[in-house]
Amino acid sequence: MQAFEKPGANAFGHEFREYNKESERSSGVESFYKINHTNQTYDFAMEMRKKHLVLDKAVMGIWECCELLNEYVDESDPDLDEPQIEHLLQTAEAIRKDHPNEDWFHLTGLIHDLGKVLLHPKFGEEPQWAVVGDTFPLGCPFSKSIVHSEFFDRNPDSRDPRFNTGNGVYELGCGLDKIVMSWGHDEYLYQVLKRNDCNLPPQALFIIRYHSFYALHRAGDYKQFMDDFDREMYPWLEEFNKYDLYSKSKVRVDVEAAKPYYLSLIDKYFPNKAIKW
Ligand SMILES: O[C@H]1[C@H](O)[C@@H](O)[C@H](O)[C@@H](O)[C@H]1O
Ligand SMILES: [Fe+2]
Ligand SMILES: [Fe+2]
Repeated sequence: MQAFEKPGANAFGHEFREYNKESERSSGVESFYKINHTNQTYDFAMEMRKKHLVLDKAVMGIWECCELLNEYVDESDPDLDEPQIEHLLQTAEAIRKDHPNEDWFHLTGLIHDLGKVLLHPKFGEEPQWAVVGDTFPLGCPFSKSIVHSEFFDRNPDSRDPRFNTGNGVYELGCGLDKIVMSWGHDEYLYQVLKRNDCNLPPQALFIIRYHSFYALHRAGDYKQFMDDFDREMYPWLEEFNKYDLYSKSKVRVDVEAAKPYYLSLIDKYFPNKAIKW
């Protein structure tokens, strides 16, 4: 297989992640972040943890869950309007080209966005603003590097003295694990994997948990909260982002052709097929 090549432009002929330029998707994406930034508060994220981490919504295998994502297009994404199963396979296949021997990394690509099943009626039918989009820490000041940070004026936490100065409710170097992130598909899937039998290495879980945290892995903000474990894991997050972002394309993956390989990885890393969601 040849190496993965980062395309010169996204599928719409624009730069990737151009949030402030007019395009066919920009107004939808902007409305998405307006409502996301207004409603993602510390208390909201705590409520959602309570609601979803009981894992009483379904018992289902990994591939079944990939197939459920066939129905959904991510409204927060300026670079892709294909069903999410395409994005999962595009990411996994891109990783496979550059890291042929790291099969855990291929599987991480395949599953990283499975938390988006929260959109499905069986999983609570959460609105897009509570499932997709970039994530950011709550309980401390919002960084300017978060996309569409102008909308945080509407978020009550930005006027809450517990949260809006210094390090908020956190200690320096406390570790990202202590940080309450905005609620969405990343934290949900991370917690699902932690609470079920799964043999994926710690770097896979770290990638899944923080892959939408662009203010960290793109802008370098919030690093003051990292601890030694986070620093050890961090290079994998940057490596992963290359494939997650730049594999987005209109070229469809042949799902049926790819399926047997990924089923074999699921078998290897998920000894127990009945996963609680
Ligand atoms: O719009 C996208 C999408 O929702 C991704 O799944 C998420 O990981 C990204 O951070 C976000 O920019
Ligand atoms: Fe994602
Ligand atoms: Fe993704």
